[in-house]
Amino acid sequence: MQVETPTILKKIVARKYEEIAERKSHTPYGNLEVAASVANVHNAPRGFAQAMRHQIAIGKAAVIAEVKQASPSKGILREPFIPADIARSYERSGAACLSVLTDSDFFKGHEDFLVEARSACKLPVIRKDFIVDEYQVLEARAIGADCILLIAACLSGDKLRQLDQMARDLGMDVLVEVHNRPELDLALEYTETELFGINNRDLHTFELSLDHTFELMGSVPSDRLIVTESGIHTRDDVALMRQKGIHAFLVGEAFMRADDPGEKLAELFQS
Ligand SMILES: O=P(O)(O)OC[C@@H](O)[C@@H](O)c1c[nH]c2ccccc12
Repeated sequence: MQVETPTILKKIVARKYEEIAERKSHTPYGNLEVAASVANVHNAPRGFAQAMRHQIAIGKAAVIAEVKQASPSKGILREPFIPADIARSYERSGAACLSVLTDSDFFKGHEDFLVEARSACKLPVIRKDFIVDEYQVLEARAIGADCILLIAACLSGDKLRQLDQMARDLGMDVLVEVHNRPELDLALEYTETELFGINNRDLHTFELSLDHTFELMGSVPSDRLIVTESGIHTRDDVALMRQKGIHAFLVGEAFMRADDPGEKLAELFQS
């Protein structure tokens, strides 16, 4: 008998369902609804997609700069880790938006990191987590997120549609992430968001190749904004992407390992 080894993505998602159940028993949905509507007054969405479009319209790369302490493939990336300082550093160097990991078990993230980073700057922020339930979408808005990530590899078509719609009803943008052709087709059929992330890293195996972006980009309709995600480390990586017509980037590790994350951003992206 063959025993199937769970991939890292399957492990994360299985744990995520447990975590959501624990959270639901702790904070009822109704309380979160109140928190989300309060957030719409005090922390109104900052316009994530709009900030990306703006950078590109003025001829610059739109960089989503990530605030990530650790990852399951690389371990600890940064110590000490001070989200507010990192956010300010990114803002000074011209990042379009921030991405903050909130998953604690695999990425050592936390909701507080998003709150701290967002309140230290004026940039729009995406909640980077494994979102599989409406509860997490509401939670995202309640903590002030301006955008959420939806990973096609862990969602059915119906769920994608439901979560995409719900986020946009709450005033947030959605970055839908795909890694291969079937996921791309699913995302195109079931979401209406303009932000399409092509992850160069396979979340089942961690294998990484920038060719994923080049292979899939031709199948993304031209009214969508393609964001190349993961594995961008050098000015040459950036130049190659821009030559091929990719102007939006999500970068984490290269910045997190630098003494000054914003300086590294400027080094990679200043023309
Ligand atoms: O650190 P990198 O290789 O620059 O990658 C950033 C980002 O793309 C990566 O953190 C990421 C992309 N999609 C995700 C989904 C979940 C967790 C993390 C991710």
